[in-house]
Amino acid sequence: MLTGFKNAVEVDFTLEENKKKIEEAFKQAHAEAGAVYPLIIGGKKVETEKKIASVSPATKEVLGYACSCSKEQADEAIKASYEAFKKWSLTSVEERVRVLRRLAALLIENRFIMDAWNVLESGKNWGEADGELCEQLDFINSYVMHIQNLEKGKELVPTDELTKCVYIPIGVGVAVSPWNFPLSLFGGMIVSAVVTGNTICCKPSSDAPIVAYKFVELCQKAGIPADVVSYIPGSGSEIGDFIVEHPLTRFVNFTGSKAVGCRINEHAAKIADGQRWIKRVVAEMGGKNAIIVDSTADIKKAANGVASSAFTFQGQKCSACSRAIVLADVYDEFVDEVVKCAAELKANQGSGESNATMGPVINQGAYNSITNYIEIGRKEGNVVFGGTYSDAEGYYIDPTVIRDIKRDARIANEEIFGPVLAVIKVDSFDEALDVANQTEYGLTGSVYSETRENIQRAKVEFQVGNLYFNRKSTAAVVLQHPFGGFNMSGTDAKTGTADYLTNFMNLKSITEDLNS
Ligand SMILES: NC(=O)c1ccc[n+]([C@@H]2O[C@H](COP(=O)([O-])OP(=O)(O)OC[C@H]3O[C@@H](n4cnc5c(N)ncnc54)[C@H](O)[C@@H]3O)[C@@H](O)[C@H]2O)c1
Ligand SMILES: N[C@@H](CCC=O)C(=O)O
Repeated sequence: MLTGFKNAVEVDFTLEENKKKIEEAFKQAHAEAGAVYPLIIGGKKVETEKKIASVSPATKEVLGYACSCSKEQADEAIKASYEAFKKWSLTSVEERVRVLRRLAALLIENRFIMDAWNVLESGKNWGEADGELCEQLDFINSYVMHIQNLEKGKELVPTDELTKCVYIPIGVGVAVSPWNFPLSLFGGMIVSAVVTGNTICCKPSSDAPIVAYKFVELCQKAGIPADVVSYIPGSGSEIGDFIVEHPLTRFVNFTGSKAVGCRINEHAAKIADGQRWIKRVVAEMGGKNAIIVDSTADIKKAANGVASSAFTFQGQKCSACSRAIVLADVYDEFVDEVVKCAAELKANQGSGESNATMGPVINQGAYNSITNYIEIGRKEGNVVFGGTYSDAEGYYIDPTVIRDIKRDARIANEEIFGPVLAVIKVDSFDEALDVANQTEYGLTGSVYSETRENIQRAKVEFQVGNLYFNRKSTAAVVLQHPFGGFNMSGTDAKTGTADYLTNFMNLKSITEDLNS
């Protein structure tokens, strides 16, 4: 039963008072520019010589410096979490719920400054940042609700023995998060661990360590004991394998690319000396998401949905559409419409801080990779919009539409993670489904159609974790559209659900013979 749960509501930034509040928050964040954010190891703040510069993708200015965790410090953090687990795992669900409710309240109190840091670090606009904050509130509130149900344990068949089957915490988790949802993906990993009675060492992405630090600070203020959540930013290549392979690590919660997710899965499977369990791995990875547009679709609506899915937040959502698969008889009309939508978005391009609809991509590496894909796409098809870019001030790439892409083209199969749309022509709905399912991924997908039969077929045959009809493929809402992918998109651990929490718990079956 989901009674008592309500999704959080986004701030209305058209209201002058809210606009003023976020502008004030930007001033506050800029006044902190250049600050150093220490590691937090077992509750202790630790400054390091080596630093990670958090750089604004919009302006290339340094926003601040996170300390960079070494292997020795990571070892200390995992050992401290192991000690903290002995106490936190015995804490009542009631107490865990109490501090997490307090955390939700603090997040609301600090919403504008958290939004501002998110905008500055990730390059998203105000609405996208506040939408993410709402998702984080929803994660907290949903996990709090689920744990109170899970606490009751499994319902069993009555016998003359005294029986129960209860969920118990499992140990120290390692959280490895990406930069694109630096609050809700990072924070969701923390909250799911804490609510289930586990402790967690979290390694945020080096591209957005400040939002993560601010969230850990709120966790402490809320009353989560300081040694329950350790904050250990660091380079994946330096400490990634180490924290995954550590014998005291009990589970790894990862979100990021396929390459890193697969590597983590492999390394977590090795049994280290002294390790006493099989590690659990939750890995949510990339996508090459498709939207099918059939001949009966409302083409204007489809073009709007595709453009929004492909270009908002610069195509840097794992759920973003990067393939439009369009039936031949509406292909030209669709391309014309999607180009109009792209032109409107381009006209409103600028920094996240200015609240432009489209902003910069995250860093030089992403810029180089995306623009390289644009050049590949130029050879594989015809660029009908965009294809232009500049990294003179920040990392700006125009929304790019490439038509006449064949199904085996590189840009039809590889994740680009940028504002580039490949438009593929097909002759039948059969072929559309076949092309949609041809990649190794299976995260999100959508179909625009007014034909019942096609909709019904796609419900069965389109193999993705999140399937939508006549709407965009992005913006899943907690407990309305449980989120997670199939195949190389991940382990399909649907965030926000009670099932998700059971990844981080054991079920203990306890039986007492009353006749002895
Ligand atoms: N499925 C989802 O829910 C979801 C959500 C958001 C992003 N993503 C995916 O994330 C990717 C973009 O994010 P990114 O660029 O931050 O991804 P990434 O895989 O490059 O990095 C993710 C995290 O892994 C760390 N890391 C790197 N090497 C490591 C190693 N050997 N061991 C342990 N950790 C290591 C990084 O430092 C970072 O914190 C895209 O592929 C996107 O589709 C997926
Ligand atoms: N859950 C988000 C995507 C998260 C990944 O980047 C969506 O549904 O758009």
